[in-house]
Amino acid sequence: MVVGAGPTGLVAALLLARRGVDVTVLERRAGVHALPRAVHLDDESVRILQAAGVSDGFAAISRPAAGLRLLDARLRPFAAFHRSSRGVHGWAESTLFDQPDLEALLRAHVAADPRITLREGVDVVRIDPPGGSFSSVGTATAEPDVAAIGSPSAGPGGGAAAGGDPSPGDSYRVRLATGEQVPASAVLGCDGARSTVRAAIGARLRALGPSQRWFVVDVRCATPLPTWGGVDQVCDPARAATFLALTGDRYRWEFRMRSGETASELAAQVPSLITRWAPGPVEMLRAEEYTFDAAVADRWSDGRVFLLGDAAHLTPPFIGQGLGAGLRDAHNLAWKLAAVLHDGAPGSWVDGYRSERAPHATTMIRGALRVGRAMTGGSGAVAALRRPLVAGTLRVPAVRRRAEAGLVTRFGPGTLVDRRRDRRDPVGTPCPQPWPGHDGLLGDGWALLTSGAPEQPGPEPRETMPPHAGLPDAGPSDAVQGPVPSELARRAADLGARTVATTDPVLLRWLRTGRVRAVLLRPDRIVAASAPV
Ligand SMILES: O=C(O)CCc1cccc(O)c1
Repeated sequence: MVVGAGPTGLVAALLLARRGVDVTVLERRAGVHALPRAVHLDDESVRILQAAGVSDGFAAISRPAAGLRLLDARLRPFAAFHRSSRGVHGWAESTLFDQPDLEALLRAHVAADPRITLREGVDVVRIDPPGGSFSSVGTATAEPDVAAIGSPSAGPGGGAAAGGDPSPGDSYRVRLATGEQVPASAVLGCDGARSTVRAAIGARLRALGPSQRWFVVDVRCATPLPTWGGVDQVCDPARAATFLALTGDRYRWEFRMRSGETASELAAQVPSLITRWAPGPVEMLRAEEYTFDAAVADRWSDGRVFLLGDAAHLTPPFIGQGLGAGLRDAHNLAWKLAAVLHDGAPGSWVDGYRSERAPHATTMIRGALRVGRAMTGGSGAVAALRRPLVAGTLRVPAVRRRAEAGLVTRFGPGTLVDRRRDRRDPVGTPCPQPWPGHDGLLGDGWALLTSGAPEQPGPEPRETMPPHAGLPDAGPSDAVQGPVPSELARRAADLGARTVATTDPVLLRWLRTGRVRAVLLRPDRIVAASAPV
């Protein structure tokens, strides 16, 4: 059972259904949500859309973006982070789109999937677990949970353990406002910032930074506006702003609201605020106040009830990672849950969901807060210093490479991650996807990837750098061929892994850099174990 039909809930439903699980999605509203929300995904997130079977459709409603620029108050760029058109996950490192288009696409795929039932206009009011109560009982209400931010609670590294360990046959009962009770073997709370499911399991959001009020303006403009193809952040403490061209003739601005300023005051100022970019006529699509929060839930699950997306974490938009975090949750959980519910895998497989996802989500939120502070913090004097300081720092090649590489997913040791101590070991990181669709060669399940060809060493273009970029290349003399150790081979066989001997130069180089001759890949393409050379 998925509660919430936003992109995270719909992608979770599609991923589960592809693994043979029947899913009901319950949604309070009817139809696609028209408010201004996510506009950006990175390459790892688009790879997840690929896993959900919607990447071709997504390509038709999105466009690759050039990157992120920082501008001063006079709109003069002083730093730029360029994004490649082919990242380590096989897709453009930065993609822009309009969320209602994405939701319409996902809904079309959901409607075509016989395993998924979408019920709209239904209100979940309560969840009864098989044992009678959750480990920390909460009341399911639609109160604005953000008000609870700042209350004392365990951090993302702490929190209560998942309560109980219901067997897959046990049933939760999801109670609707109508009195109807819907049985469910698991519940995925994808019901947003004011999550009813979060309240039901007694979890709370913990603030990582202050809320900020912004004013979001979406327009259509018949005359193309001049843009560099990426996102512009105006680092002006007096009126911080974001500007980007979405797709087609659609553009977005976000303006930070000053203390005491009202949405209607800002609405009246829109023409003068956007005239520096759009001097001619525009068609106004939306102009709304939006509060950005930075928070993470103290608990992410209880038994087989899980929190995903905004129900588990709220990310300020400054690095475009909010929706991607929700998709990562769905991808991390769906294959494990399907294995437990459908294929008889041990219940412990889902235990690592929070420990794998929470540190990553928290780091992203802190990164967004840092960029937000760079855009909006300080006085005029600080803003004047920011320009030479940031530009100078980014001239150091190692700093620039690090800033442009973004956050690399790297899970610690756990039930499904056999981390060794070698820093180069790719275990816990995603296997690169050399080109869109390559994951299909590995199948939907576990895979044992080995070297299938003599290596072709040589310089690689930037877009084929491995995800742990920055580590020195092991060099062409390090052989990655050889027999797969029997223990790894046995584990792979037990898991029904497909063996793939790759001849792809990107993957061969990645194996070589990690000093491994075989890797066991989880269905989400994270390296679970490796055989060192
Ligand atoms: O990091 C990038 O390349 C873009 C980040 C981004 C995307 C969308 C909105 C935003 O404020 C930042």
